[in-house]
Amino acid sequence: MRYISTRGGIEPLAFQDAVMMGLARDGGLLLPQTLPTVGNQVVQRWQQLHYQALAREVLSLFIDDIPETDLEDLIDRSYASFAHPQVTPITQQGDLYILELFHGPTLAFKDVALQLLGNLFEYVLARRGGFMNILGATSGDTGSAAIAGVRGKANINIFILHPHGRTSPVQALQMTTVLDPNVFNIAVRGTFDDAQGIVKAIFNDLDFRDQYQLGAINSINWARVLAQVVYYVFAYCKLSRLGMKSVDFSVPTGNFGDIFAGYIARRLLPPGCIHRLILATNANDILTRFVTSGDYSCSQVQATFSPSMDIQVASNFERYLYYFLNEDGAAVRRSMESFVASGRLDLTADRQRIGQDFSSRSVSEEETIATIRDFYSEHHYLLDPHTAVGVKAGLELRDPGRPVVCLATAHPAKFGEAVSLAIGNEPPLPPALAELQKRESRCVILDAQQDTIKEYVAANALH
Ligand SMILES: N[C@@H](CCOP(=O)(O)O)C(=O)O
Repeated sequence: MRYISTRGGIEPLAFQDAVMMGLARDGGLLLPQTLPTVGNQVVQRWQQLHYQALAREVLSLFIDDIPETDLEDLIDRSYASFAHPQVTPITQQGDLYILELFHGPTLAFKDVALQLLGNLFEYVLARRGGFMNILGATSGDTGSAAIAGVRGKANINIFILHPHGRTSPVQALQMTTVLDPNVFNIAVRGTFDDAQGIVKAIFNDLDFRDQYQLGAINSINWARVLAQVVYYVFAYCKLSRLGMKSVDFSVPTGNFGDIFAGYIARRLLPPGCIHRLILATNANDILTRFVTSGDYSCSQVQATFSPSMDIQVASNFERYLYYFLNEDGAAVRRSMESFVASGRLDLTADRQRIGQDFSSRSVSEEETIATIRDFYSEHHYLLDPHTAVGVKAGLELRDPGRPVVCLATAHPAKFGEAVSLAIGNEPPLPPALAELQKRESRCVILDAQQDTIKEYVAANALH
């Protein structure tokens, strides 16, 4: 399997090179040269597998430069830190299925991919030698999961930018209380979009990138998306084993990485297994406007109860656009350049095609809080605000008779304020979070300026 860029400007790469490259050197995103597919017999076999065994099968379809036993070891070590034996268990609440993705060390779905990515970086560096300085941006959950994946690892430093004061207090503490000498937290005076824009601009300075051997932990890194494909397949296999042959998934969406993993899973499985992906947004509804009208136009980032989704410019949208534009790298490049120049892409003429892959709804702040409250009183099951956005959209957009799996992307205790507004008290803190307030924390606050961030990275980087 070789990897190519959405913008068509690089020679095909092996998987390990793709992981180390992160963002393609032509400014695009990496994708497999061809997408594998499986038939019903394979699905029947997969129905019998536990999570790690299924991960081995799915990942092997996309990775051919890591020996089988090494891959098995990487997977087993990555999921040993999860608190649930099934890694991503699925529960039924009323007539909805909830795919719990928050049993990893930082209690969000990001752990599923970032535990594996941290181990992959270590694996490749151990064989090739050298060092890596990771540079990433977070609106809340990616940061702590990435830090948990590489803290204390040899030959790796990690620099994480988060928008100052715009994550939940628990999310900020999960990052800033990690005091390992290889961890650097930077709160930028700006939004997540500012932080992500700076990270991408720095990656596109190829001299700086090469000098400091920059590595990417955001979902611009293909390995992030790939690891997340597994839980869609896992959930589908579990439900199809119970006789449900066609399901929808409802996905709280910000940077488009998680739902894009669902899109890859949908193309991997036989047609119809994943019927449709329900793309759920908060008030930052650029992606909902794209799905419902073909209008992909940027507006101001709004702060909401679901801060991890407070994003306008969604990184992985470009990967979908690549398939949407019939795998034409030059057309993707033109479209992305035009988007950067004007803040808008007009795909209104193609609305119906988009609707074959996705349906979408934007969920207001009031609806988010009401959904947490109603779900709790009906099922005694507590949703975090991001999951509530997905549940609300799932309930509104589902087809009669077709099961909907809602992705539970984070533990409610990470978002005490929203939960307390909904049910009158904050959820009990799991042990991993209970001690955070008392710990020492470390973070610098910097302006959202590319040069300022570069100076800070250069001063603290491995070289
Ligand atoms: N929602 C994310 C934003 C970064 O997205 P990623 O999937 O590209 O890492 C977060 O919680 O940080």
